[in-house]
This record gives sequence, C-alpha cells and structure tokens, in this order.
Amino acid sequence: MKIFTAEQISNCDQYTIKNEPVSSVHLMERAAEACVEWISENCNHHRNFVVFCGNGNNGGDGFAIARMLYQKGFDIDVFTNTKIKFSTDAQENFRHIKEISGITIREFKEVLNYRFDSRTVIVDALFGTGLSRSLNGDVKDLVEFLNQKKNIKISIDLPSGLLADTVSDSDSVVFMADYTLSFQFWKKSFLHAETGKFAGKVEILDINLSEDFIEETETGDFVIDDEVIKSIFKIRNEFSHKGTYGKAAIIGGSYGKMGAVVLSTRAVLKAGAGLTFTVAPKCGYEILQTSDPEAMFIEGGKDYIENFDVEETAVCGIGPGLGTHEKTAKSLLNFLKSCSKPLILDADALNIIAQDPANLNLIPVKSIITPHPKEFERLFGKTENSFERTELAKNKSRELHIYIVLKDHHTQIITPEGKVFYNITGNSGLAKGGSGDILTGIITSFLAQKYSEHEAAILAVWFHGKAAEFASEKHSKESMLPSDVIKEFGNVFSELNDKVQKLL
Ligand SMILES: NC(=O)C1=CN([C@@H]2O[C@H](COP(=O)(O)OP(=O)(O)OC[C@H]3O[C@@H](n4cnc5c(N)ncnc54)[C@H](OP(=O)(O)O)[C@@H]3O)[C@@H](O)[C@H]2O)[C@H](O)CC1
Ligand SMILES: [K+]
Repeated sequence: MKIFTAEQISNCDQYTIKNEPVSSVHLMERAAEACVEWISENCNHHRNFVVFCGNGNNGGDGFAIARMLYQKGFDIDVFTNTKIKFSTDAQENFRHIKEISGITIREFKEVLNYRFDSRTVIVDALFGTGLSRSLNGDVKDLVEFLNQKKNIKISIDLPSGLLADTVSDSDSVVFMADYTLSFQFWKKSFLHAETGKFAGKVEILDINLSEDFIEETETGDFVIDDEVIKSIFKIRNEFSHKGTYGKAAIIGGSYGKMGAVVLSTRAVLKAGAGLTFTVAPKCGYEILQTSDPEAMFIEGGKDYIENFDVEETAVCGIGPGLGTHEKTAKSLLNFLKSCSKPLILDADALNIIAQDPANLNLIPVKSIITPHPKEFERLFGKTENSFERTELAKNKSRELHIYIVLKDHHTQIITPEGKVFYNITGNSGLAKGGSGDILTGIITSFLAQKYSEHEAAILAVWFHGKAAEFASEKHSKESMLPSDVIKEFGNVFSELNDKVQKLL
C-alpha cells in the first residue's frame, strides 16, 4: 500500500470528487459510514459517545458520525466551537444534527462541567490531515483535559495534534487515542515510535478513493500489505529437489553465544532452504549437531571464528553470536575484501564494520544489513529522531548500494533506490534476545531460495512478524520465546499458500 503525504491525500480527495464523480459531502458521508460500521461491529460494551468536532472536514466527519450513531440507537453528546466558521461540508452536517432533538450540542468550554460516565467513549474529530500547526490556546487545553480521562478514546483519521507526515515539536500536545480509524491510507506518522504512540491501534478504512489516482501518484513510502506479499511469494514447485532451494550458510557463534547461531540456523532450515551449513567455532560442534541435525557443521575456528570460507555458491548470513574478537574482526574484514556476492550482515558483523567508517565500503553491493537502532547509530551516526534516521538510511542505502533493514516496532526495509517499505506484522513479544538471529536466518534462507534481495528482505521481515503473531496467540507476548516463533513458520507458510493458491 502506498503511503501518501497530507497534501497528496487531499489531492486524492479532490480527484475522486471530480472524476468518480461524487459530491464532497457524499464522500464525507462515506467516510462517516465506514467509521460507524467499524464502531458498531467492534463496540460491544459501550452505548454512550461524546464526539468533539473541529471546524474543518474532520469535524464534519464527527457531526456525521454523531448523527449515524444516534440513528443506530447510541446515546450521543456533541461538543464544538460555534464561534468559528465551519467548512462548507462541516456546516451542512452541523445543520443536520441541530435538527435532531435527542443530541445536545455544547461549546468546548462547557466540557469542564460535563459528567463523563466511565462507559462513555470519547471521539476525537477535532483535526485531521488539515492540521497546519501545533495546537494552542483553548483547543490545546481541551485535548490536555481529554487526555487525562480514563475513557476509551477513538480518533477519526488522525489523533488531533498529530501531523500526517512528520514529527511535531516534542512539547506539542496531541490527543492520545486508543484507536485511530483512518481513511484509505496509512499515514507515515503512525509508523514511527515518537508519533505512532498517539494513534493506539490503527484501523485503515476503505472509502473507495480513486484507484486511478492511487495508481498514478508516485511515492517512495509503502506499507507491506497482503498485495505486496502476494506479489512476492512463490509456491514450492513439486518438480523440484534440494538444489532448487539453494545453499545457505550461517556464520557466527563464539564461546557462550552459541544459542544465537543455533536459532539462526534453525530459522534457515524451517524457512525452506535446500542445503544448510553452519560455520561456527569448534566449541559449538556438539551443540549445533544436536540442536540442528539437518544442518552441516563447518569448523571456523576454536573458540571464535577465524575462517569465513564456505562453498562459493552458498548465500551467507554473518553475525549471530559472532563476537568481536580481534582475530574474528580481522578475518571478517579480509573476507569482505575478497567477496563480491551480496551478504546478509547482522549483529557483531555490523559492530566489527562500525569500528572504522572506511569498512562500510567493503560491504558488497546489494548486501542486506539488519541493524537495530543502536547498531545503526554505531554504523552511521546519531540522528535527532526516527524520521531523520530513516532519511539517513535512505542516503546510505543509495550511497553504498545496499538494503538496510532498520529493525524497530515497524521495521523498515530501505532499498538502494531510496524506497522505504514499512512492516506492520509482529508485536512486542519480539523485543527479546534471539529475535534478530531468527530474522537473519529467514532472510538468508529466502535469498538462497532465489528470491531477489529486495523480495527476500521484504518477505522475511513480514514473515518474521507474522510468525510472532501466531506465537503470541499461543504463549502471550510476555512468554513467547524466539524458538516458539520458529515453530510457527509452518502456520505462516500455510497462510501464504492459501493467499496465493489458485482455487477452483
Ligand atoms: N481524505 C479523505 O479521503 C477524506 C477526508 N475527510 C476528512 O477531512 C479531513 C481533512 O479536512 P480539512 O478540512 O482539510 O482539515 P481539518 O478538518 O483537519 O482541519 C482544518 C481546519 O483546522 C484549522 N487548523 C489547522 N491547524 C490548526 C491548529 N493547530 N489550531 C487551530 N486550528 C487549526 C485550519 O485552519 P488554517 O488556518 O490552517 O486554514 C482549518 O480551518 C480529513 O482528516 C478527514 O477527516 C473527508 O470527510 C472525506 C474524505
Ligand atoms: K481527529
């Protein structure tokens, strides 16, 4: 799914109005209907809604939602500011609810005397994509007041005070939603930590904006949705043998860190590679042969890796548990100098490279590196916030011609062309040691199976998150272990096969 800026979204609105054609007030009706449908389906314990409406079209949505919820039998109160001029469509929807005697309309300042029942849902329709500056004055006080309420909070399109495309000043006040019902597109600010925390759980509601506009309008930012995944995933060919699915090698492990390489190797195996090798120090021989008997062991040193030699045709994932021993570092840098095929580089491999900025140029083009924010900072330097980090990653991906998998709650895959793919699968159960080792294994496995670097990185990140979702259903986010995530790979493949299978 393409991610558009607030300006592009407004253009998409206008294009739809002109070319569908549909009147703008009817489009507002469609947006409100989508919200009301979602609320009716999901809201089982709450009958009272208090809707806060601004003066632009976001407020117009709020008035229309209030009317429709009332017609469905919910108890509704509305707050607004009648002293400021409404937009044309907001004015029309305001007129409609004024005619409904069962809905009381109050001024914002009356909120201080309003009795919030614990089962009242607060709906924020103050500002959406038209927000042009930080909240101040009365509306800022209102949002701060509402944020203190324990009631469930739903934002329409965007939490008020949040900009769609960028980070606001750190002292800006933003409505703190539990749910955000947003129209048609993910907004970039939902996907970054500093801003996404205001949106709560995001639901994207389809309001049928122009497909032609969406198709023709260029953007560099994407969300990895089912369409992207379906276009990448290939069903396993029945007329195949182990050679069809490539050779993969995980290179890592050191005394006391053998678990990382065990997990990574197991992830390669369970993600479907044809032949799997583990290059690890001798001290890991028994551990690896017992834990991952399907993989072949290659001795790469005694207590730490000193030798990166593997079969030339194998795709190499380097780093899990590798350690940063001087001799390991020296031999890794020598290996990089002699290597021209794309590699997957993670963890200590990145920490070794980060020891000298000149090492960055040794990374073979089209390699995939998988830093978490701290590793990214060691490699490329500090940034003010995650939006700037993504921009820096785009510059570095272009400059070094590599793929950067920037691990975060919404991991981003940044391509050498400067495109950013945001992942929306996964959960906080992955915030544990060992999760990254599994991701390295999955990418290595997919690259060995002849997915392109671009495809392998995107599919693997999505796949890893999806397996985590299955694992958390069984074990909870708290208790699930990286090895539980690996056990769910089969379920993810079943889901993938169902998605792409041609059914009669
Ligand atoms: N995208 C769609 O497909 C649809 C969107 N809809 C809804 O429309 C809004 C966008 O509506 P818009 O009228 O453009 O903008 P807002 O309602 O968000 O707000 C605009 C008004 O707010 C003023 N403003 C802006 N920032 C502030 C501020 N910090 N404090 C006070 N006032 C502010 C702004 O005034 P300006 O001075 O900046 O001109 C406007 O008066 C979208 O989010 C959806 O909810 C449609 O309903 C249908 C389809
Ligand atoms: K809003």
